[in-house]
Amino acid sequence: MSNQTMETRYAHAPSDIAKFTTEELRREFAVEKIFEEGWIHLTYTHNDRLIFGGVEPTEKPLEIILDKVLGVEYFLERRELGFINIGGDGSVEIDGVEDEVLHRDGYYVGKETKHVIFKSKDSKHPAKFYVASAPAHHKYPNKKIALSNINPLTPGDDEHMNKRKINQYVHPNQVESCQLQMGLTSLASGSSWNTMPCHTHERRMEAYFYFELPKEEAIFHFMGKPNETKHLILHDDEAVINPSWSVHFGVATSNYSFIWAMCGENITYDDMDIIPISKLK
Ligand SMILES: O=C(O)C(=O)C[C@H](O)C(=O)CO
Ligand SMILES: [Zn+2]
Repeated sequence: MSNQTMETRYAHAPSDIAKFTTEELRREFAVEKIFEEGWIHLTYTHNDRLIFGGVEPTEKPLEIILDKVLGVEYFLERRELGFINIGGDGSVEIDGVEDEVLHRDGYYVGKETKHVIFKSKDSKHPAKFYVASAPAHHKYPNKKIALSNINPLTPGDDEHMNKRKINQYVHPNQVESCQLQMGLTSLASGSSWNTMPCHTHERRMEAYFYFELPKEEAIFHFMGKPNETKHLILHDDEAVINPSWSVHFGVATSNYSFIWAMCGENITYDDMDIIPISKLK
């Protein structure tokens, strides 16, 4: 059995969070523990049943074991999985077939895959696999997604401090998936606003995982209905759950990167309701 934890987070209505204290808001939406050497840390949100977290193998390979808790025989019996390696070079063994997963490589693993075993090449500089899994009803082929094959979106500019590259990994440009979408956005030096102008997408929930933020810096992540926003202060290697009705955007005291993963009704990345900045409260 792997060293593995999984925490459950339940779903909320906008009115539920109106009077939440900072502590209550963090308990429900912030996820502080993602990566730890030799461990798998997962969060199961009841928002569209996304499971996300970090897998950081050192000497011993790690495999996500989830069966009874999902009411199935094995983790991907009725699910699909995406992951991106943000650590040292590693590899993955998928039903007995091994493939290199270098720094910044991503992967899509389809439904009905029985074993996905994560490995690091150098235990002193472990691979860090950020994983996201959504319920799936069709088996699509497994595929490695190299960063070099992605043509990033490049929104924003220096004047608005929101210049960034959006790399779409699990996206119809790269792979077929049932409902999972996943990508990695990096802010340019001197830029710190992500996802601005911001949006909601009532059709999909989304989790953000912030990383490559210097340890002493902080990110101010905003959530809530556009006219009733609240913020959570996050640090490097921390994540946040954004319900479908919630905006999700942030600004930090430095530039940084984040991985977004979403699932719901469709796999149309652009299906967003953009909120004019003047309407935010
Ligand atoms: O910086 C951005 O803009 C993003 O990366 C936005 C996310 O991809 C997103 O929220 C997609 O719905
Ligand atoms: Zn979004």
